[in-house]
Amino acid sequence: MRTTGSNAMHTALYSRLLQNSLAPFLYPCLDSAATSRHVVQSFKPRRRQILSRCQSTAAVQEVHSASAVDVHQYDHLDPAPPDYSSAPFTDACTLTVAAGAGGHGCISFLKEKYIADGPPNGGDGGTGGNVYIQAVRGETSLHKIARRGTLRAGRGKNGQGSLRGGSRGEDVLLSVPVGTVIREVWRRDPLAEEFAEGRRGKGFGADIRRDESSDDDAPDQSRKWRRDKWLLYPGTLPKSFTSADFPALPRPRRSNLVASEPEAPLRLDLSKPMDRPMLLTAGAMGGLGNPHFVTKSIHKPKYATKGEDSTRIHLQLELKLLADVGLVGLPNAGKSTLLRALTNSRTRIGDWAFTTLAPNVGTVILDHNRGRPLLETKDNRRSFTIADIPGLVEDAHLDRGLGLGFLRHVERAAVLAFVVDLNAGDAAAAVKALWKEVGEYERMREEEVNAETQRSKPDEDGMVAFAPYESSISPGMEPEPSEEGEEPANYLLNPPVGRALPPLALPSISSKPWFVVATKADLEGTQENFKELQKYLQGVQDGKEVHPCGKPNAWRRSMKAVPVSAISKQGVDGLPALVVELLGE
Ligand SMILES: Nc1nc2c(ncn2[C@@H]2O[C@H](COP(=O)(O)OP(=O)(O)OP(=O)(O)O)[C@@H](O)[C@H]2O)c(=O)[nH]1
Ligand SMILES: [Mg+2]
Repeated sequence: MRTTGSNAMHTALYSRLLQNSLAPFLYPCLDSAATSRHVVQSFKPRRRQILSRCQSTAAVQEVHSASAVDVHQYDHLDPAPPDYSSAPFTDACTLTVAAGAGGHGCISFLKEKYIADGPPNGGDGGTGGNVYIQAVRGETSLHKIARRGTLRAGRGKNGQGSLRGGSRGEDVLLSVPVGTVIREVWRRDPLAEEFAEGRRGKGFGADIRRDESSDDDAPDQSRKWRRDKWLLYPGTLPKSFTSADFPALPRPRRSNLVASEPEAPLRLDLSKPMDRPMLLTAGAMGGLGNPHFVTKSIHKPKYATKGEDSTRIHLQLELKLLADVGLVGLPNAGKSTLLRALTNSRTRIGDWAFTTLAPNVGTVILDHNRGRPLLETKDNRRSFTIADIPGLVEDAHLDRGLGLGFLRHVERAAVLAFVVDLNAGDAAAAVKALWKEVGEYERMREEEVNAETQRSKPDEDGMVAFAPYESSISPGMEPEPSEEGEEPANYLLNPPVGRALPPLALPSISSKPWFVVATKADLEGTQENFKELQKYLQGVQDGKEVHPCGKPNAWRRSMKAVPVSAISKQGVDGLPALVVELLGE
């Protein structure tokens, strides 16, 4: 009798221990409830799994029945602080790209056994490296570029003796996220500047300014050659050169690749991933070695030319497309939890407003390249991105609660998902309030763009008329004319002042496809709220209700509301299919 009682007690203790420990997790066969769950999951046919993922929304009742799910089972959705990670995010920055300068030519003479004083054999300098650009999927922010300041390609190596040319400078590749718009602020092209100034001509002395040569009675020999262009044999004094043995400066040369450079001023809208890099600016040509200057009278020229200076372009980069889907919602609506439920993002979640202060972008993978893709898409898309945008508050369009900064990101998503909390009062009213802010912001932006367009005279491209040298400097900001003989302006310390670029014209927000994600559907008493929301959206679609943004031609083709319980990952499986459908609009 006693033994049976202690046995029963042991069994009860053991089962409690099992429940409280990790054992059922590690050994599902020990836990009857877990056993049935795991067995059902593992024997579910793959086709059914796929179907269930792609099914459209689960009904609210289904979500309710699932509210008994142990939310702590999904650690990813109820994370502890060590699980948080915040990726730095930048959506606009400036960058200077500099092609590689050319290497110098070489001054060298053949010297061998029995040939003590041979002919010139200096090689030419190598061409500088090129700067390429490529838009790639997988990058979501410009923060890495924003830190760089200047992106410089390698300089060509100098020429060497025995007619060995210098090797090419190293190319650099600028990888930007898909959806980046690149605009030129200013450009410094030393060769074009020289042509513009007419500094080079034919004949000796033409490589100094014409006005100087005309009124110079006793020309100083040392001023007739440009130090920045010529390289002299070591130990030779400029004085030892007479006008007779100094040739004209050769015409500046450009690399053949310049022909495939995009036209200046640069304006690139990289809205698609590029399968190969595109040339942004080509490296400068190297200098000429001394054999180039052999003439009938000068057999052993003791000079070579230096490499050309490279082009430098100051660019403004802006993300036109932040993500395919933007989660727009009031603070604490559950946007970050939804992002975690759909992706592997590790964004922070908290039961208070403004947990998220910068956009977090997550990626939903549709095709792991293992068998058939989960979803067939028109453009063979393998993934899409979702941006968790910080919460909007009332009067955000008046910049309340960091409003304008956050609304800026809404403008940069292709599809908008309005996230409303079913447990926080009227969901339809929440959608209207969110659209009011977004609509007001859109109106403000339109006015801003119109005002800018009226102020500046646009060219055919819709861009401000731009000439790289003179007009890139704002009126009244011209640098002081430099003293004669002074070194050219140091562009690193005193960069040219570019004209402020007009705001980027983005597609209107009200024309974007949108849908509503009703979260926290696991909580009691949210069913009625959801039904009201559905009724309201149906009214908007049928035209019985005014579009919440107030614009008559706003997008209202198919209004969908999806009830989800992000925290228990219920009802979210249908979202990728819906998003892919709207992205194809
Ligand atoms: N019951 C329930 N709670 C949820 C659900 N989704 C989110 N929550 C909780 O709601 C709170 C806020 O979630 P967040 O994801 O941080 O909300 P948010 O919209 O990102 O908030 P901000 O970043 O401040 O704008 C957290 O305590 C979540 O655990 C859900 O589906 N059901
Ligand atoms: Mg958040």
